[in-house]
Amino acid sequence: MPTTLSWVATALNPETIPASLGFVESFRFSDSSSFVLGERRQVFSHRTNKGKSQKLSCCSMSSTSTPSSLITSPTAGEEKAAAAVSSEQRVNSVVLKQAALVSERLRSKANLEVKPDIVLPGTLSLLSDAYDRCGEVCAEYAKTFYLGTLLMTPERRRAIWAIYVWCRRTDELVDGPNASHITPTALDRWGSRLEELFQGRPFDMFDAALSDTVVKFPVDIQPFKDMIEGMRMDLKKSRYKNFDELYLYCYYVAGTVGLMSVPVMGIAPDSQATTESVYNAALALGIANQLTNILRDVGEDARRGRIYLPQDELAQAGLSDDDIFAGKVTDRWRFFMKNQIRRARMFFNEAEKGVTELNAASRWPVWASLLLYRQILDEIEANGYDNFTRRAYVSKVKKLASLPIAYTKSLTAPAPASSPLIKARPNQTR
Ligand SMILES: CC(C)=CCC/C(C)=C/CC/C(C)=C/CC/C(C)=C/[C@@H]1[C@@H](COP(=O)(O)OP(=O)(O)O)[C@]1(C)CC/C=C(\C)CC/C=C(\C)CCC=C(C)C
Repeated sequence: MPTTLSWVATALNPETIPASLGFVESFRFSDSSSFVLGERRQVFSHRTNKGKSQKLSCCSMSSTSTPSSLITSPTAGEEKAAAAVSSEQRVNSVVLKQAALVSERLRSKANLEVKPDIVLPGTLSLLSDAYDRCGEVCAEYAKTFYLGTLLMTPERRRAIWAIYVWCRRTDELVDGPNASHITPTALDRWGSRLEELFQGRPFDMFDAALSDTVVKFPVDIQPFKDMIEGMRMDLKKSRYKNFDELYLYCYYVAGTVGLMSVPVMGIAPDSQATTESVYNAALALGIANQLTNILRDVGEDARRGRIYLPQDELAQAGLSDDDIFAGKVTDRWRFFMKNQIRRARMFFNEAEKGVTELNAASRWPVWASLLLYRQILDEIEANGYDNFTRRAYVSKVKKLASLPIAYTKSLTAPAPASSPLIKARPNQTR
């Protein structure tokens, strides 16, 4: 086990966790079957002729889906209230909160430039060591991404590393070597530890780096809490009734990453897009990545008894859990997969619109990650939709070939004022 990995594993040992879319375009697939994905809604906030912001959102949700409460042990009253709210509406409230936090910081400070380190004897070097360790973990687990971060300013790069490490550790709780020992109580402790670090009381050096990051950048705690909620969901749920449920799960475990990262990566000063629309694009990239992950890992997940596919859509395609466990590529499966891939691509397309609005130095790694991840969908197709026995992967050659393409795309500056992403206050400083 690599050094950093064992460090993370030790830190994650349960014993050591301290008392551990408004156009709505309804569409039906042209196929004769009644496979209906439902509404297509787009993420971006457009200004109408009257200059009023109109919310367009993007997530295909089954028209037959019944939003349900996925909150831990809800009371009957909470359950009733939650049932009236779709996953997308819930997630949108987090986006609005994060965008409001950025605006609030803008009002209280002239801009979002990085605050100086608090100079206490020994603190700077400890902090610097803590960030370096985060960089090492990042370099070890996500080499290409790590290289991309090297293009960012040192402050932003360090902060992204700190967020990466926290996300990785959180994911390891349910996916790592100690996963079988992880209980909801351990997740509660991880959550308390998160609250502590947001209040300036980190538990270890990785937490210290994140604690410093959240002081320096307008990062809200909610996406972090929500990621823990996603892990909690993973512990107790192995089926998703419909896309609404799956969307919430994808938000929890991956959309949150987008919301955590944008305050650090920053929005280009000359961007005309609304803060909210950029956050929605970030959210879309996280959802797209996770949907892709799910489609790639169908066989692997089934072998663990897990099916992260909308049950109602499977049924509409004439498929059952048994078909997934049997792992046979049939016409029904190919049909089902084509539509799932189409939806994932819609989220990638929505995400694309926001990448250009990011700070110049942050665009390259984001374009790279978008292009690389999206190619997994192409590989699933190239494998004849056999994601039961074959793991779609992007070859090194294709990965390398994507980097200059990502770089060229990253040179495109934010769209001028005529863009559909016009922001409410064009002179806003970021
Ligand atoms: C620049 C950039 C890409 C920044 C993100 C950095 C960051 C903090 C990454 C954390 C990733 C992480 C460890 C998440 C934990 C949960 C998890 C495992 C999610 C899955 C990722 C893939 O992980 P994994 O390494 O297991 O994959 P492989 O199996 O090895 O293929 C996810 C599928 C989701 C990751 C989600 C993102 C990277 C969100 C990306 C969105 C942005 C960076 C916002 C971009 C902004 C705009 C405006 C589009």
